[in-house]
Amino acid sequence: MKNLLTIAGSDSSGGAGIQADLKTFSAHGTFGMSVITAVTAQNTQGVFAVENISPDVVGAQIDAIFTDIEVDAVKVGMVSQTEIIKIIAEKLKKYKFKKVVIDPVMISKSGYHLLEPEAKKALIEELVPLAYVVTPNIPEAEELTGIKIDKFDDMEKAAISIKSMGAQNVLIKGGHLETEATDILYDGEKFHYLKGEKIPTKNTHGTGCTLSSAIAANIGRGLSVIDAVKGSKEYIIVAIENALQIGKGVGPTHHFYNLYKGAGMLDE
Ligand SMILES: Nc1ncnc2c1ncn2[C@@H]1O[C@H](COP(=O)(O)OP(=O)(O)O)[C@@H](O)[C@H]1O
Ligand SMILES: Cc1ncc(COP(=O)(O)O)c(N)n1
Repeated sequence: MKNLLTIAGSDSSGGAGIQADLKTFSAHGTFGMSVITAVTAQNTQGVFAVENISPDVVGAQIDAIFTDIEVDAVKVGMVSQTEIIKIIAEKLKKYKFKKVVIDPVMISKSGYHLLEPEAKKALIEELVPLAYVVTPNIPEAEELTGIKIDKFDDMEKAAISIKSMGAQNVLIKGGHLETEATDILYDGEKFHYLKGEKIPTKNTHGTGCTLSSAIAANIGRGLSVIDAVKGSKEYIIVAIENALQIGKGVGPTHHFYNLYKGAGMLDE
């Protein structure tokens, strides 16, 4: 059994954040653990309140896990504040942990600032350099780099810029493109295009969380970055195709163990 850790915010509606991550870990046949950075009051229509967990308690949760249990990969999601970012970076360095997937969550699909604007600097300086893989969507890549993204060429430029911040691999997600959902992985040498058709649905709550957790699970299971990302792309397509029409707004991705045939998981 591989042990996966998510460091992220709780989404009361279960579609994104910690809840999406744990479901994804289970669907990949791994054991999921969580360090909660914030509790959000959220549903398919919006985010209504956020209570950040104190940096001390975030740090204590990380210590509780790393002093007791072997961790195979970590995913970091919503981290609102500079002090929370700093303690996470400090602990990952303390435990010399390298297999870290960072999803630089900034603004929810409903428009709420999950990352406080003044914490962007800490995200760039403290967390991005620790990323084995960093997974910005297009607005996040624009925010991180200052590059306006209209076409693949711009996604490539942003990937180079984010790589220069210290991340080892950069995946720019194309879910916000108009006509297709093609993601680009940059490993410092090559651009790998992960082509995807745009599934006609409004129910995409939690897609980014799901994808980054799937990548972490696959890396924890020992896959190379490119195989981890390819398997996760297959997973997210199935999760979006089966997204649930629950609530009055943007419904969540759905997680199926038995539908997922990516990356040889079911052969084990
Ligand atoms: N409508 C869609 N059809 C197919 N794939 C999608 C769709 N929306 C998002 N994706 C995919 O879901 C993953 C998450 O991307 P994205 O939605 O851009 O992230 P975020 O949730 O961080 O905004 C990417 O692999 C992206 O290509
Ligand atoms: C607690 C939490 N974390 C992350 C997201 C981003 O969600 P998405 O994956 O849809 O961009 C969210 N809405 N809530």
